[in-house]
Amino acid sequence: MSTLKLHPALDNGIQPAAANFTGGTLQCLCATDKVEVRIDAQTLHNHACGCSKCWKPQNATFAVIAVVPRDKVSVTAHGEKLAIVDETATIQRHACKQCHAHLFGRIENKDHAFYGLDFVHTELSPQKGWAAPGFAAFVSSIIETGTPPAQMKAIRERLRSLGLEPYDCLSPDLMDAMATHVAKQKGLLPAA
Ligand SMILES: N[C@@H](CCC(=O)N[C@@H](CSCO)C(=O)NCC(=O)O)C(=O)O
Ligand SMILES: [Zn+2]
Ligand SMILES: [Zn+2]
Repeated sequence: MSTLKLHPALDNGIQPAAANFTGGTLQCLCATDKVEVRIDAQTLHNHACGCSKCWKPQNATFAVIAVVPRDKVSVTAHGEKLAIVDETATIQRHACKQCHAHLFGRIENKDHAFYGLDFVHTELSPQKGWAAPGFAAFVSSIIETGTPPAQMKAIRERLRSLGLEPYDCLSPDLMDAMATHVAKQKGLLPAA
């Protein structure tokens, strides 16, 4: 077993999704008065993310983050504790002001390829059966938060050994989807 610590949901063995899983709740890390968010769907595109903006549990190198249609996301308790981390970011991350966990990230730009999808961390859920991470994004970005560049080879190898292909942006499928969206906006591809 590698001693490299990436994220508990990766280091402790990736849990498979449950068939016919239809969602659950997310809870912030506060001991009392937890912010609670209900998600009425299975998540999509779950991935490890090495970027500096995604929320990570303490001592984790990567975040684990997935998307879900925004109309399936609702704040069900203590929404008064939520605040947007950075109003200017593409993804507006709604975090608990007390424990700093991110409950959901929302894209408000209607022209963005991923408008309509919210970003969520299903490790904040007591339920089991959420979609498993399938790739690792923004891997080189972990250097920006202090990972020594000399560790990158071992980290990429570790990710591959877990079945998570490492990419330095999003996966090819998602990058293609974003580029296709831009080409449609420019009229270079049919809109429908
Ligand atoms: N090197 C930068 C990269 C930040 C970045 O572009 N992050 C991506 C992925 S987040 C989930 O996969 C992104 O889309 N960000 C938009 C946003 O955060 O609003 C860094 O590490 O900061
Ligand atoms: Zn909290
Ligand atoms: Zn990220």
